[in-house]
Amino acid sequence: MSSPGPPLPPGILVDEEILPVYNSKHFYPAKPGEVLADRYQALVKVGWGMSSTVWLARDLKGYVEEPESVVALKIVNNNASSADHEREVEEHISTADPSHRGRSLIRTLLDSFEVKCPEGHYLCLVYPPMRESLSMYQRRFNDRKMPLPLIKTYIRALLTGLDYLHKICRTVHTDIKLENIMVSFEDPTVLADFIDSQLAKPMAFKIDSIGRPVYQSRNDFGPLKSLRSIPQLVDFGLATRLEEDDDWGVWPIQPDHYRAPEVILGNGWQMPADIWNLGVLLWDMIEGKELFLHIYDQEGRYDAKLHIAEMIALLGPPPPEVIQRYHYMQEYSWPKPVRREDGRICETAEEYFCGPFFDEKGRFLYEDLIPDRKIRDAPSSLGGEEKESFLDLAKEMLVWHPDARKTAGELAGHPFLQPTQRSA
Ligand SMILES: Nc1ncnc2c1ncn2[C@@H]1O[C@H](COP(=O)(O)OP(=O)(O)OP(=O)(O)O)[C@@H](O)[C@H]1O
Repeated sequence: MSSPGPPLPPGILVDEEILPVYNSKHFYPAKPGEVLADRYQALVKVGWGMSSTVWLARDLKGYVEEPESVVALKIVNNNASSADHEREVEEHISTADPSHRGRSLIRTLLDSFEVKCPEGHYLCLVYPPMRESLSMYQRRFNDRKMPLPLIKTYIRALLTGLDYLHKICRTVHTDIKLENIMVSFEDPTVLADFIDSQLAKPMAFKIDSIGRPVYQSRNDFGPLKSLRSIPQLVDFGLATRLEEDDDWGVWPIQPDHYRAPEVILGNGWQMPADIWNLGVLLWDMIEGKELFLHIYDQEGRYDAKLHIAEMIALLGPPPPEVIQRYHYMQEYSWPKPVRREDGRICETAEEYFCGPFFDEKGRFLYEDLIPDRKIRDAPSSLGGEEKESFLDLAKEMLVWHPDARKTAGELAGHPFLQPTQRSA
């Protein structure tokens, strides 16, 4: 390994140090050059999250006979409770039916092991290295707009992956967002060149107040050489397995913006919640902006009644069966209470999302909050037949009643997503 990079002044916050709740001891103090599990040599830190740092590492096994192989190591914090769950779900996904077309569109682990240091045990999840998240990838295009044929290919791929996840693995992702879709390297030279350049110019780092080194991550793999990257759905830390048809999730899931109505109303959710989620994400992918515009109050807090009001504006009111189920479930208490971000402990969806939302006659209680918006006006970058076909797809995903949403497998065959035939 080359010599260490420039030390940073202790006063500067580096990467994970900016987290609102941060404890240095929870993060493993990895260093470039260090060999973990007698097999993986850490090279460059490429990312960090609430509960991990991610490093590119050289896989030393078979190094002598085979070309160099590089992996991504997610070194999970010693206090992260979801890591074992993430590993279990991903092991299930890897093995459920490896011959299914959708299997390769879901990123799962290659290996896992534990490292120890005086502060505790840290689980390491080993993955194939990926170029970047879809949110970073989009920024490589003007106005964050990827070419439409490419977006269609990506949506079709994600639906094929979801078809596998839902039908074969009986698993709901529950957290589909641009950051949880990663794209592969379009060409192996991109990764090889990156590693060479990083080794020539080592990462800056600091030693924090407890003596732990904190390295500054680098994850810009440079301009695209081609559009041959493939998307994969990642991060199964919050995924839920629902083995039987009558297994339901009841607790709050999904990022605010992508939350399905049955989650807010406490009606119980299954795989169709992911379909709603992806339906909302179509706007981020095609328009480069979000579908729902008015879901936060003046203090910037998520407000579920504003969210439902906007759903009503875009889709019309919910059908009677959805409201009946809402009334039926209104008093249902969760098996375990759930803590909201503001610290309040809640026992029902109604408490968590600050209902009620509908009266006994099924009327929405906040009609004055319904904005003047229609779904037809929302996709501003498409016109003519393309727009009609897109809206037709979106309307098969953004449906109030989860049972009336099409499945991922059905949606993958939608005409909007098919490659356009060029006449000879
Ligand atoms: N396989 C990979 N190849 C390259 N980079 C990766 C890979 N996996 C993750 N990363 C990078 O590391 C970052 C953190 O990873 P990840 O989101 O899995 O961590 P996390 O601790 O679960 O984050 P959070 O809990 O905040 O969502 C990602 O944003 C990405 O930039």
